[in-house]
Amino acid sequence: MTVEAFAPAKINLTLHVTGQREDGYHLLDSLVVFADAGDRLGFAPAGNLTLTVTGPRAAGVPSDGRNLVLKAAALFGAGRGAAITLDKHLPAAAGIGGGSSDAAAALRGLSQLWGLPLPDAAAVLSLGADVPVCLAPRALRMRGVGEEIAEGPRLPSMGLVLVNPGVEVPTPAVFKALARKDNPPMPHPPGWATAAVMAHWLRDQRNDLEAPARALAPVIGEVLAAIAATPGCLLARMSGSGATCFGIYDNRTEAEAAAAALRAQAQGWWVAAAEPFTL
Ligand SMILES: C[C@@](CO)(OP(=O)(O)O)[C@H](O)COP(=O)(O)OP(=O)(O)OC[C@H]1O[C@@H](n2ccc(N)nc2=O)[C@H](O)[C@@H]1O
Ligand SMILES: Nc1ncnc2c1ncn2[C@@H]1O[C@H](COP(=O)(O)OP(=O)(O)O)[C@@H](O)[C@H]1O
Repeated sequence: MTVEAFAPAKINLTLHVTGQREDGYHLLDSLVVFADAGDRLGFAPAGNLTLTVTGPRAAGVPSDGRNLVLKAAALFGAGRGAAITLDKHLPAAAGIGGGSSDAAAALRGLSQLWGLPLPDAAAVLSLGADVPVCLAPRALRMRGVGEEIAEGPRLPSMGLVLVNPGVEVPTPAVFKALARKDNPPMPHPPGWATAAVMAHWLRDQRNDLEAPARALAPVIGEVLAAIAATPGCLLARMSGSGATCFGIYDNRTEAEAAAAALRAQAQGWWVAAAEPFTL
Protein backbone atom coordinates (compact mmCIF):
# COMPACT_ATOMS: atom_id res chain seq x y z
CA MET A 1 0.00 0.00 0.00
CA THR A 2 1.37 3.40 -0.96
CA VAL A 3 -0.04 6.49 0.77
CA GLU A 4 -0.04 9.99 -0.72
CA ALA A 5 -0.47 13.32 1.03
CA PHE A 6 -0.75 16.89 -0.23
CA ALA A 7 0.99 19.70 1.68
CA PRO A 8 -0.82 22.92 0.73
CA ALA A 9 0.72 26.38 1.04
CA LYS A 10 -0.36 28.15 4.23
CA ILE A 11 -1.51 31.76 3.92
CA ASN A 12 -1.84 34.10 6.90
CA LEU A 13 -4.69 36.35 5.68
CA THR A 14 -4.03 38.31 8.89
CA LEU A 15 -1.16 38.05 11.37
CA HIS A 16 -1.58 40.15 14.51
CA VAL A 17 1.26 39.91 17.02
CA THR A 18 -0.38 40.55 20.39
CA GLY A 19 2.36 39.85 22.94
CA GLN A 20 5.51 37.95 23.80
CA ARG A 21 6.01 35.06 26.21
CA GLU A 22 8.89 34.91 28.66
CA ASP A 23 10.63 32.30 26.49
CA GLY A 24 10.71 34.82 23.64
CA TYR A 25 7.95 33.23 21.52
CA HIS A 26 5.32 35.68 20.30
CA LEU A 27 1.55 35.51 20.83
CA LEU A 28 -0.30 35.55 17.54
CA ASP A 29 -3.85 36.06 16.31
CA SER A 30 -4.07 34.92 12.71
CA LEU A 31 -6.68 33.92 10.17
CA VAL A 32 -5.07 31.07 8.26
CA VAL A 33 -6.21 29.55 4.98
CA PHE A 34 -4.58 27.10 2.58
CA ALA A 35 -4.05 27.19 -1.19
CA ASP A 36 -4.36 24.35 -3.68
CA ALA A 37 -0.71 24.95 -4.61
CA GLY A 38 1.69 22.84 -2.59
CA ASP A 39 4.14 19.97 -2.14
CA ARG A 40 3.31 16.29 -2.73
CA LEU A 41 4.43 13.48 -0.47
CA GLY A 42 4.42 9.71 -1.03
CA PHE A 43 4.93 6.97 1.57
CA ALA A 44 5.72 3.35 0.59
CA PRO A 45 6.36 0.42 2.94
CA ALA A 46 10.12 -0.23 3.38
CA GLY A 47 12.54 -1.78 5.84
CA ASN A 48 14.35 1.49 6.53
CA LEU A 49 13.26 5.10 6.81
CA THR A 50 14.45 7.07 3.74
CA LEU A 51 13.61 10.47 2.26
CA THR A 52 14.09 11.51 -1.37
CA VAL A 53 13.49 15.18 -2.20
CA THR A 54 12.59 15.98 -5.83
CA GLY A 55 10.74 18.66 -7.78
CA PRO A 56 11.24 22.21 -9.04
CA ARG A 57 11.96 23.66 -5.54
CA ALA A 58 14.12 20.81 -4.17
CA ALA A 59 17.38 22.80 -4.32
CA GLY A 60 18.61 23.75 -0.86
CA VAL A 61 16.04 21.65 1.00
CA PRO A 62 17.85 19.20 3.31
CA SER A 63 17.09 15.50 2.79
CA ASP A 64 18.76 14.41 6.05
CA GLY A 65 17.53 14.54 9.65
CA ARG A 66 17.12 18.34 9.44
CA ASN A 67 14.12 17.89 7.15
CA LEU A 68 10.89 18.40 9.07
CA VAL A 69 9.43 15.33 7.34
CA LEU A 70 11.99 13.06 9.05
CA LYS A 71 11.53 14.95 12.33
CA ALA A 72 7.79 14.25 12.01
CA ALA A 73 8.48 10.54 11.32
CA ALA A 74 10.65 10.33 14.45
CA LEU A 75 7.65 11.30 16.62
CA PHE A 76 6.15 7.86 15.92
CA GLY A 77 9.16 6.20 17.60
CA ALA A 78 12.41 4.76 16.27
CA GLY A 79 12.77 1.61 14.17
CA ARG A 80 9.91 2.06 11.70
CA GLY A 81 10.54 1.92 7.95
CA ALA A 82 9.06 3.90 5.05
CA ALA A 83 10.34 5.14 1.70
CA ILE A 84 9.21 8.77 1.66
CA THR A 85 9.27 11.00 -1.40
CA LEU A 86 8.84 14.76 -1.12
CA ASP A 87 8.08 16.58 -4.37
CA LYS A 88 8.85 20.25 -3.58
CA HIS A 89 6.86 22.94 -5.37
CA LEU A 90 6.79 25.62 -2.64
CA PRO A 91 9.75 27.91 -1.97
CA ALA A 92 11.38 27.31 1.45
CA ALA A 93 11.72 29.86 4.25
CA ALA A 94 9.03 31.87 2.50
CA GLY A 95 6.25 32.53 5.04
CA ILE A 96 3.91 29.95 3.47
CA GLY A 97 4.85 27.15 5.84
CA GLY A 98 6.37 24.82 3.26
CA GLY A 99 8.32 22.86 5.85
CA SER A 100 5.49 22.97 8.40
CA SER A 101 2.89 21.80 5.88
CA ASP A 102 5.25 18.99 4.77
CA ALA A 103 5.66 17.94 8.42
CA ALA A 104 1.89 17.92 8.96
CA ALA A 105 1.34 15.95 5.72
CA ALA A 106 4.00 13.46 6.87
CA LEU A 107 2.16 13.01 10.19
CA ARG A 108 -1.11 12.33 8.32
CA GLY A 109 0.52 10.00 5.76
CA LEU A 110 2.64 7.99 8.18
CA SER A 111 -0.23 7.63 10.64
CA GLN A 112 -2.18 6.00 7.78
CA LEU A 113 0.76 3.88 6.52
CA TRP A 114 1.69 2.59 9.95
CA GLY A 115 -1.84 2.41 11.37
CA LEU A 116 -0.84 4.55 14.34
CA PRO A 117 -2.58 7.52 15.99
CA LEU A 118 -1.19 11.02 15.43
CA PRO A 119 1.38 12.12 18.04
CA ASP A 120 0.00 14.24 20.89
CA ALA A 121 -0.47 18.00 20.58
CA ALA A 122 2.74 18.91 22.45
CA ALA A 123 4.80 16.65 20.19
CA VAL A 124 3.21 18.17 17.07
CA LEU A 125 3.95 21.70 18.34
CA SER A 126 7.58 20.71 19.01
CA LEU A 127 8.04 20.43 15.23
CA GLY A 128 7.26 24.15 14.83
CA ALA A 129 4.66 26.74 15.82
CA ASP A 130 2.98 26.43 12.41
CA VAL A 131 2.60 22.64 12.35
CA PRO A 132 -0.63 22.33 14.43
CA VAL A 133 -2.55 24.65 12.08
CA CYS A 134 -1.32 22.63 9.08
CA LEU A 135 -2.61 19.29 10.43
CA ALA A 136 -6.15 19.63 9.03
CA PRO A 137 -5.91 22.37 6.38
CA ARG A 138 -8.98 24.63 6.14
CA ALA A 139 -9.93 28.17 7.27
CA LEU A 140 -8.73 28.36 10.89
CA ARG A 141 -8.07 30.99 13.54
CA MET A 142 -4.67 30.44 15.15
CA ARG A 143 -3.76 31.93 18.53
CA GLY A 144 -1.27 31.41 21.35
CA VAL A 145 2.12 30.80 19.77
CA GLY A 146 0.35 28.60 17.20
CA GLU A 147 -1.11 25.86 19.41
CA GLU A 148 -4.63 27.31 19.90
CA ILE A 149 -6.61 26.38 16.82
CA ALA A 150 -10.28 27.30 16.34
CA GLU A 151 -12.64 26.85 13.41
CA GLY A 152 -12.46 29.81 11.00
CA PRO A 153 -15.30 31.37 8.98
CA ARG A 154 -16.81 29.79 5.88
CA LEU A 155 -14.91 31.25 2.94
CA PRO A 156 -16.48 32.72 -0.19
CA SER A 157 -15.14 31.47 -3.53
CA MET A 158 -12.08 33.45 -4.60
CA GLY A 159 -8.88 33.39 -6.62
CA LEU A 160 -5.46 33.69 -5.01
CA VAL A 161 -2.02 34.61 -6.33
CA LEU A 162 1.17 33.86 -4.42
CA VAL A 163 4.40 35.68 -5.30
CA ASN A 164 7.86 35.09 -3.85
CA PRO A 165 10.78 37.25 -5.01
CA GLY A 166 13.45 34.66 -4.20
CA VAL A 167 14.86 36.21 -1.04
CA GLU A 168 14.78 34.03 2.06
CA VAL A 169 13.70 35.99 5.15
CA PRO A 170 14.51 34.00 8.31
CA THR A 171 11.52 34.00 10.69
CA PRO A 172 13.55 34.72 13.89
CA ALA A 173 15.15 37.80 12.28
CA VAL A 174 11.75 39.22 11.34
CA PHE A 175 10.31 38.75 14.85
CA LYS A 176 13.48 40.34 16.26
CA ALA A 177 13.04 43.40 14.05
CA LEU A 178 9.39 43.89 15.14
CA ALA A 179 9.18 47.18 17.03
CA ARG A 180 5.90 46.69 18.98
CA LYS A 181 4.92 43.32 20.37
CA ASP A 182 1.61 44.26 22.06
CA ASN A 183 -0.61 45.05 19.10
CA PRO A 184 -4.42 44.78 19.13
CA PRO A 185 -5.94 41.32 18.46
CA MET A 186 -8.08 40.51 15.45
CA PRO A 187 -11.85 40.99 15.78
CA HIS A 188 -14.02 37.90 15.27
CA PRO A 189 -13.98 37.01 11.55
CA PRO A 190 -17.67 36.99 10.64
CA GLY A 191 -17.75 35.10 7.31
CA TRP A 192 -18.47 36.79 4.00
CA ALA A 193 -20.67 36.25 0.95
CA THR A 194 -18.10 37.37 -1.62
CA ALA A 195 -14.36 37.76 -2.00
CA ALA A 196 -14.84 41.55 -2.30
CA VAL A 197 -16.65 41.78 1.05
CA MET A 198 -14.00 39.58 2.65
CA ALA A 199 -11.19 41.74 1.24
CA HIS A 200 -12.96 44.84 2.57
CA TRP A 201 -12.97 43.32 6.08
CA LEU A 202 -9.35 42.20 5.75
CA ARG A 203 -8.23 45.70 4.78
CA ASP A 204 -8.85 46.82 8.39
CA GLN A 205 -6.68 43.96 9.70
CA ARG A 206 -2.90 43.61 9.52
CA ASN A 207 0.18 41.52 9.14
CA ASP A 208 2.32 43.02 11.91
CA LEU A 209 5.41 41.29 10.49
CA GLU A 210 5.11 43.09 7.15
CA ALA A 211 6.95 46.26 8.25
CA PRO A 212 9.95 44.49 9.85
CA ALA A 213 10.17 42.05 6.92
CA ARG A 214 10.14 44.94 4.43
CA ALA A 215 12.92 46.64 6.39
CA LEU A 216 15.02 43.46 6.01
CA ALA A 217 14.00 42.78 2.40
CA PRO A 218 12.78 45.95 0.63
CA VAL A 219 11.87 43.93 -2.50
CA ILE A 220 8.72 42.86 -0.57
CA GLY A 221 7.41 46.41 -1.18
CA GLU A 222 7.90 45.90 -4.93
CA VAL A 223 6.08 42.57 -4.80
CA LEU A 224 3.11 44.10 -2.95
CA ALA A 225 2.91 47.00 -5.42
CA ALA A 226 3.11 44.65 -8.41
CA ILE A 227 0.29 42.43 -7.07
CA ALA A 228 -1.88 45.42 -6.13
CA ALA A 229 -1.52 46.80 -9.68
CA THR A 230 -2.94 43.68 -11.38
CA PRO A 231 -6.52 43.99 -12.69
CA GLY A 232 -9.13 42.71 -10.23
CA CYS A 233 -6.82 42.61 -7.20
CA LEU A 234 -8.99 43.12 -4.09
CA LEU A 235 -6.18 42.99 -1.51
CA ALA A 236 -2.39 42.48 -1.51
CA ARG A 237 -0.63 41.45 1.70
CA MET A 238 2.42 39.52 2.94
CA SER A 239 1.99 36.02 4.44
CA GLY A 240 3.70 34.89 7.65
CA SER A 241 7.17 36.36 8.12
CA GLY A 242 7.56 36.75 4.35
CA ALA A 243 8.76 37.17 1.80
CA THR A 244 5.82 35.57 -0.05
CA CYS A 245 2.91 37.95 -0.66
CA PHE A 246 -0.59 37.10 -1.83
CA GLY A 247 -3.31 38.78 -3.84
CA ILE A 248 -7.04 38.07 -3.50
CA TYR A 249 -9.29 38.09 -6.60
CA ASP A 250 -12.95 37.41 -7.25
CA ASN A 251 -12.26 34.13 -9.03
CA ARG A 252 -9.56 31.79 -10.30
CA THR A 253 -9.69 33.09 -13.89
CA GLU A 254 -8.75 36.60 -12.71
CA ALA A 255 -6.02 35.13 -10.50
CA GLU A 256 -4.59 33.15 -13.45
CA ALA A 257 -4.51 36.32 -15.58
CA ALA A 258 -2.77 38.26 -12.79
CA ALA A 259 -0.26 35.43 -12.33
CA ALA A 260 0.55 35.42 -16.05
CA ALA A 261 1.09 39.21 -16.01
CA LEU A 262 3.33 39.00 -12.94
CA ARG A 263 5.40 36.18 -14.47
CA ALA A 264 5.93 38.24 -17.62
CA GLN A 265 7.04 41.38 -15.79
CA ALA A 266 9.28 39.90 -13.08
CA GLN A 267 11.62 37.15 -14.26
CA GLY A 268 12.83 34.97 -11.44
CA TRP A 269 9.90 35.55 -9.11
CA TRP A 270 7.94 32.43 -8.12
CA VAL A 271 4.28 33.00 -8.99
CA ALA A 272 1.35 30.63 -8.42
CA ALA A 273 -2.39 31.03 -9.02
CA ALA A 274 -4.64 29.10 -6.67
CA GLU A 275 -7.95 28.73 -4.86
CA PRO A 276 -8.52 27.91 -1.19
CA PHE A 277 -7.86 24.26 -0.30
CA THR A 278 -9.73 22.30 2.36
CA LEU A 279 -8.81 18.76 3.36
C1 LIG B 1 5.41 33.44 11.50
C2 LIG B 1 4.56 32.24 11.16
C3 LIG B 1 3.07 32.65 11.19
O1 LIG B 1 2.22 31.61 10.75
O2 LIG B 1 4.75 31.72 9.86
P1 LIG B 1 6.04 31.54 8.85
O3 LIG B 1 6.60 32.86 8.51
O4 LIG B 1 7.03 30.64 9.52
O5 LIG B 1 5.45 30.84 7.64
C4 LIG B 1 4.74 31.12 12.21
O6 LIG B 1 4.29 31.51 13.48
C5 LIG B 1 6.14 30.57 12.39
O7 LIG B 1 6.02 29.20 12.59
P2 LIG B 1 7.31 28.22 12.45
O8 LIG B 1 8.11 28.60 11.25
O9 LIG B 1 6.79 26.81 12.53
O10 LIG B 1 8.08 28.63 13.73
P3 LIG B 1 9.14 27.85 14.64
O11 LIG B 1 10.00 26.98 13.78
O12 LIG B 1 8.44 27.23 15.80
O13 LIG B 1 9.99 29.09 15.18
C6 LIG B 1 10.92 29.79 14.41
C7 LIG B 1 11.28 31.06 15.15
O14 LIG B 1 10.22 32.02 14.95
C8 LIG B 1 9.99 32.78 16.13
N1 LIG B 1 8.60 32.59 16.56
C9 LIG B 1 7.81 31.65 15.95
C10 LIG B 1 6.50 31.51 16.32
C11 LIG B 1 5.98 32.36 17.34
N2 LIG B 1 4.71 32.27 17.74
N3 LIG B 1 6.78 33.27 17.92
C12 LIG B 1 8.07 33.41 17.54
O15 LIG B 1 8.78 34.26 18.08
C13 LIG B 1 11.01 32.31 17.14
O16 LIG B 1 12.13 33.18 17.02
C14 LIG B 1 11.41 30.93 16.65
O17 LIG B 1 12.70 30.60 17.01
N1 LIG C 1 10.41 19.84 4.16
C1 LIG C 1 11.01 21.04 4.18
N2 LIG C 1 10.74 21.96 3.21
C2 LIG C 1 11.33 23.17 3.24
N3 LIG C 1 12.22 23.55 4.16
C3 LIG C 1 12.52 22.69 5.15
C4 LIG C 1 11.93 21.40 5.19
N4 LIG C 1 12.39 20.78 6.29
C5 LIG C 1 13.23 21.63 6.90
N5 LIG C 1 13.34 22.78 6.22
C6 LIG C 1 14.12 23.94 6.65
O1 LIG C 1 13.18 24.82 7.29
C7 LIG C 1 13.45 26.18 6.99
C8 LIG C 1 12.10 26.96 6.96
O2 LIG C 1 11.32 26.50 5.92
P1 LIG C 1 9.74 26.75 5.75
O3 LIG C 1 8.97 25.97 6.75
O4 LIG C 1 9.43 26.48 4.31
O5 LIG C 1 9.63 28.30 6.01
P2 LIG C 1 8.66 29.27 6.80
O6 LIG C 1 8.78 28.89 8.25
O7 LIG C 1 9.13 30.66 6.50
O8 LIG C 1 7.28 29.07 6.28
C9 LIG C 1 14.19 26.16 5.65
O9 LIG C 1 15.21 27.08 5.68
C10 LIG C 1 14.73 24.72 5.50
O10 LIG C 1 16.12 24.64 5.60
